[in-house]
Amino acid sequence: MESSPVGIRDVLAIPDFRRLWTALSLSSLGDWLGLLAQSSLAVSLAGGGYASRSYAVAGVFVVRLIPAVLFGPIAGVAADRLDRRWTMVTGDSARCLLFISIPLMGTLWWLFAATFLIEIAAMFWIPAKEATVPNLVPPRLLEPANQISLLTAYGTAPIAAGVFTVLALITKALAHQWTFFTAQPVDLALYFDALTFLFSALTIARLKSIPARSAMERAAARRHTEDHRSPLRTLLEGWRYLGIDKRIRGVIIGTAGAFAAGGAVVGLARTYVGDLHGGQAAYGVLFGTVFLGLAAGMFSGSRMLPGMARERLFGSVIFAAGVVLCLFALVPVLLISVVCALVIGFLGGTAWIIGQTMLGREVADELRGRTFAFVQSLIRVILVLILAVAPAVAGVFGAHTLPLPGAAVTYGGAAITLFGAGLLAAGVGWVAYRMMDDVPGKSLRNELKAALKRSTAATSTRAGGAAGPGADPGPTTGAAPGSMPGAGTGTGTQAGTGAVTSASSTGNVALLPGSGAIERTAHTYTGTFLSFEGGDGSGKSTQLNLLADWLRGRGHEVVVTREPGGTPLGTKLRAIVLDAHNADVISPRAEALIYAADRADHVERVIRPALERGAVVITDRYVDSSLAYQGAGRALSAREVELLSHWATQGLMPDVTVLMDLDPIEAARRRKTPADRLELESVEFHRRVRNGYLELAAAEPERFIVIDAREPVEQIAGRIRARLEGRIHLSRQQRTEEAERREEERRKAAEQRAVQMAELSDAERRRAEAEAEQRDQAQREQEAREAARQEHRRRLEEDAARAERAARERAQNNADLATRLGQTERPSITSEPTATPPRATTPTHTTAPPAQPPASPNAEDIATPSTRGEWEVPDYVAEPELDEEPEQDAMALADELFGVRQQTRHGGEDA
Ligand SMILES: Nc1ncnc2c1ncn2[C@@H]1O[C@H](COP(=O)(O)OP(=O)(O)OP(=O)(O)O)[C@@H](O)[C@H]1O
Ligand SMILES: Cc1cn([C@H]2C[C@H](O)[C@@H](COP(=O)(O)O)O2)c(=O)[nH]c1=O
Repeated sequence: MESSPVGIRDVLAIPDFRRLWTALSLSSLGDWLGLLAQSSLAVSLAGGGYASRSYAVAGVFVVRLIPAVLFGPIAGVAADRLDRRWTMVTGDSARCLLFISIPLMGTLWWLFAATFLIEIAAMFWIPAKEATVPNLVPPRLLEPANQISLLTAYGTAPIAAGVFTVLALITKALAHQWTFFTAQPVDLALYFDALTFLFSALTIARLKSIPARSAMERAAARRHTEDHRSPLRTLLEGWRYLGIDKRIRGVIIGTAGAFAAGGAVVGLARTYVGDLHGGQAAYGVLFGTVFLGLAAGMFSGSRMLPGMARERLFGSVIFAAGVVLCLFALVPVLLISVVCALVIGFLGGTAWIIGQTMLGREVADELRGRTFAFVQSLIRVILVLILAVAPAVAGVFGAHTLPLPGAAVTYGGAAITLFGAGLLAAGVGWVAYRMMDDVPGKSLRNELKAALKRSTAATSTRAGGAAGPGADPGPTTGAAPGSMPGAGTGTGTQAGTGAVTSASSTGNVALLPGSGAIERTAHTYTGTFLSFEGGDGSGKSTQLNLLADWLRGRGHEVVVTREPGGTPLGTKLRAIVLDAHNADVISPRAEALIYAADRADHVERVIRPALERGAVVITDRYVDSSLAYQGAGRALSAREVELLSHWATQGLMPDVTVLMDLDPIEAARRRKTPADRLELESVEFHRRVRNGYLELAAAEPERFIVIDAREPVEQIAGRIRARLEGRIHLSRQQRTEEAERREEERRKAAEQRAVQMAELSDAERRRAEAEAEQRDQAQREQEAREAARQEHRRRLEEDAARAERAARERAQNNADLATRLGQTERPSITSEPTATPPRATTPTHTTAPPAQPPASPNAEDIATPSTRGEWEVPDYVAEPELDEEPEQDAMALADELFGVRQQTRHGGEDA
């Protein structure tokens, strides 16, 4: 699929699509303009008191929504069986005539009746348009075609608001000359609206390439539309799926609340503007501003505060929108209302995108469609209810005057109801926040501060360009005990840092407190690396095994392993380190080294080979255990612990880490075996460990999936599966099965077609055969392209993995050779552990600068952080030489080492 700007340009280059798009733009513009004009006219026609005006506006909205709720499926069925071009032309023509009729009739009841009929016409028009797009564009351009359609459908709202405002101003100017315009303030807008539909109808009428529907298509459409359910039924069925997951409930409740508040704003905005003595133009501006904010929120809101957990951001954003809505209602100044409307729109758009993304990401494939359908139905029903109720509430409240010191402020019923809607949104935001809070132990304020700090730092890093010497974070004050690397919170662990960021799932660099970059190796393997983390007894092994079974069932080679104890050496080390009799025998630093030794062996013998084979490796504990237990628990320097692990693993980090979060007391209750040396530690120790984990997770939300481990086993398993969707590479077997499945589907479709063909006339059959052949051909081409892309990617990954293996061997040879040559120069083992390691020149490699020759690669040296950059990630990663044998380099290497010795001598540090 091409969804880039290039894709959009390509799709607009298709003349027929361009025409359809023009028609869509005009129709959408007419739709939005109609909404504004109808609601404004309702106020003028209602006359009378406050309540009747409010009701008139709400009536317009309810009448607009009712056709979709009641007759959606019927219209869908009918639209599917009719000729699409003429359906659209008729729909647009009908809307044109109906809009003209509204000012001509000039009564409220006809306004409602016409609005109702206009909506019914729209319900025929929309499915016909959607079904037409694939007839006009090739499959590869369908996605950009849909994108641009969506953009047009919503993007015309602010334009409509602008047009409405201009027309209102023109009407006002003309009213000085002609009394007609004084009496009919929105007639101009309604006539203009009618024109947009007329032009749309004429454009579509000329679109001869929209095919008339074949008998077979009509039969297929009949079958398809028989499956349609009414929104009400979908809504009732949806309740069953709500039990799935607390966080999904959080998203749905948040969305419902946000729409309820939004519905109140839409339903009362016209009355509210009137209360503030604003006219049509002010209403247009307010309406357009909300949509501008909405579009901005949808576009860029989700990129706000990148380090903050989306689950927390969702509820917080709705809460904030509620607070701003209260402000909107409380300050009766139009200018402030417009600013508030912009902010509310922005926050609403942000919440909408986060919620939709979470539903897409978290709900398992088999439930996703129903969940989305449920949300859509829920939104419609809520909007109808709120639009019906809000004006009544406003009417009941009526206007009240608040005696404030200095001046009395009068609030209309609309303002009071909007204030209530703000409170509702804030309350719902709070509930959603609580339901979705993955990291309950961590304060929101700290997370917000850290996220703000991170995004500011990221901005300043971007502004400063590539990190040069000037951008170096500078000397560190040292990490506070227990503070997590990169977590960015706590007691000033980042003092002096200018660029603190967390590693992203694709990025390879994690910046540590007050340090330079710790390099992570590039993904040079084809497998997927997952780790499970959490306190003792939090349910890691249970979940890890369930996940492994599920992945195996999907054709993956899965390697389940653990730390400590994933290798023969590890088993021995595990026995020592966990032996309860050794309680006072092992000092914290020795403990850290034992775990690091176990990890080095584990990575070398088990994890890397499996990843290079393409397996999914799931390890029960990894580096984060050391950071949480030895770093936060034992209060060793988090940075030193990370460097140690980094050295042991050569920077290999998991693609995804599942953190099972559970209160240590609850975890201890679950224990069925005698406590080991670590489990015997105090509750305070285990609390520090838990907080340490949560800090790590907050610092790297892309890598971590935090799970509330209090929930039932099966529920957790489902959630983990849903959240891992799309993050595990396809196995070779899966690729083959996928191809076989597609072939089988094609075969079945061909059989089905043959049966249907037998029922058709000769001419219809020929046409249907030609259409089917075209479709098959397009699909085959698409699949072949996709397969070629995947194969290409796989080869690249395999090449890179091979290059890394060869280079590692070469590095080993370097080390052996250096030892044989008697190179004895060593850096001091006691070098400052928090000194800034060399900064990576690219995320994937570190090249030793000539001015800093490699020190002797002796085991003890390598343990020294300051030499890490020179020896640990050799220059092979920079320029992989795929087929070169390590032996071929021996002579060159000897020269190089000799050269190195020369340089060292010149540097005055001869051995
Ligand atoms: N969601 C759950 N609800 C209740 N009990 C659970 C749940 N998950 C696991 N358990 C039980 O809790 C105990 C510990 O589970 P498990 O061994 O999976 O945890 P663990 O994190 O791997 O422990 P350890 O760190 O000690 O290896 C087991 O008895 C298991 O049956
Ligand atoms: C890898 C690792 C582990 N630990 C601790 C954490 C646990 O208390 C035990 C391992 O026991 P489990 O039953 O396998 O969970 O070791 C640690 O302190 N540091 C580490 O790096």
